[in-house]
Amino acid sequence: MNFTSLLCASLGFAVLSLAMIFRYRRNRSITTAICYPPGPKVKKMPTHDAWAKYREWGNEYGGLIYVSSANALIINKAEVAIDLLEKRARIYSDRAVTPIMKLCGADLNLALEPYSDRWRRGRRLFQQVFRQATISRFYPAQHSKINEFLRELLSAPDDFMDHTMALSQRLVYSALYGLDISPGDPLAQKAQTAIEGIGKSLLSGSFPAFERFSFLRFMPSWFPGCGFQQVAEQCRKNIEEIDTVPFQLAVNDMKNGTGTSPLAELAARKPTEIKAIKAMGTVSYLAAADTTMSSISSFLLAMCLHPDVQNKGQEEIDSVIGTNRLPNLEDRRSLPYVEAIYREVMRLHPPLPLGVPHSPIEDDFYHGYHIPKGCMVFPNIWLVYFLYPDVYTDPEKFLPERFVDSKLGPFESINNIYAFGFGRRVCAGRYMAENTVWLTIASVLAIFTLGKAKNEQGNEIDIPGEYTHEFFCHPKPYRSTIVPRSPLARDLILSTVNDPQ
Ligand code: HEM
Repeated sequence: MNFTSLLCASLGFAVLSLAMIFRYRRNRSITTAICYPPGPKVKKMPTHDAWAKYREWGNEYGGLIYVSSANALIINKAEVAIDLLEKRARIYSDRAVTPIMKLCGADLNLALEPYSDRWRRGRRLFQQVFRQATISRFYPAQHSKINEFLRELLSAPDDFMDHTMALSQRLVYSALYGLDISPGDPLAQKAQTAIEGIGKSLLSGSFPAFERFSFLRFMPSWFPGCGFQQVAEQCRKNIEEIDTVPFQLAVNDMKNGTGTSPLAELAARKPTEIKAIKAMGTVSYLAAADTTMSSISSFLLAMCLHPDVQNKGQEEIDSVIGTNRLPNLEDRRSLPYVEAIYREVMRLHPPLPLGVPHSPIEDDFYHGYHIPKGCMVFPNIWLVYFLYPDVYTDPEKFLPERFVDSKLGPFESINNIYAFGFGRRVCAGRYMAENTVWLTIASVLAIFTLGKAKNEQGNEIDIPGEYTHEFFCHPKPYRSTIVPRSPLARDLILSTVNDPQ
């Protein structure tokens, strides 16, 4: 090798080495530049009042928190939720279905199904029944079941919590399947156990042993830490049963000419979609019963605690529609204060304070933070309103006036009700849900006065106003009085007994 070739080879080697060093450094700087949003180092995620704990974390770490041990991203700010879950919906519309959710049968459910063609087909089918333009079909069932609820409050006011649950359950069966199923029915009870199991499976930290060691599913259920297996098996069996039994009853009713219903009619029109139609009925029940019950219960509690709000709502109803008839859904736009009460209930007491977790289908970057593909994204729905001090002064107080006085007024878009979630996975039954909750609020205000119960000495018994702490959140039992506002109000509700459905 002559001198020139040696020089060229040395130069070539030097350039190559420099290029490799440069590349290595660049890669290293990219790797070190990847940083996750800040967050606490915890072994187990909180399962009780998790949203309040996330608020504490928020004080330390801000609006976006990442908990690496649980691969969980917590969103504490509405604008971040909108940026990620709505503006980047293409990425953030998946669900992270965990092994425990699968064991519980939650993956059979549209609400938890991965973002896929199957989900799109299911959601389209859902829209056919639940979109805004078609939900007037549910009005008769809503009026009838809410009137039944009012009659029950009249005859057994102390059992108001049972009546509230019964209303939410009966309404789904009646509106979708045309069936009259009471909460005592084994079917309703199975559905309830399924809801509880799914709720647990969704809350990170409910089954800590299994969440860390998924091989435990191969161990017998008596093995320490394996109690989840029985819960999961029962849950799955119940889901399979509630999928089939009411659907078959509805189809038989239609065949025999004894009744008709949206699901039976859809099944007759789309015989190839029977599986998806059955699943739609099941998910409607699972998604509607506890959430609707929770919102109505929060309203009842708020009226006991805030008699001034109750008076104002009643005065508005009396002056706008009088005392000779019950409110109906066409009255909604003429009752702004009642609307504001509804909005305040949904703001302060979202039934699912952490929504249903979304999940990104790919790695993403937000304000310089790396968000890993597949993590669980929890929008802290309960907290997001608290961080707008200009719009929501005294956010922890129940103040419907905030909506009456706000720039947009009480009838602002349903999209601003974050209790229904975000983006492409936003609640698919929200138009029906809000009609039910609104009409119940207006009807109760028209007929009853709610207040604190009294003890033997005639003193008011305090209501602590406590809520349950899990995935579904609703008021804990308390004592109250519920009395008709006048003999006329009483007659009005009794006169509904023979109303056609
Ligand atoms: C007050 C009552 C209700 C509340 C507060 C509520 C709230 C929610 C929330 C927070 C989600 C998750 C949204 C997200 O992932 O961002 C959801 C999903 C869903 N809800 Fe509701 N819901 C209510 C009533 C209903 C009713 C009555 C139905 C049907 C009859 C229903 C059907 C669904 C379905 C199917 C989904 C899953 C959507 C999807 O993943 O594509 N919900 N709901």
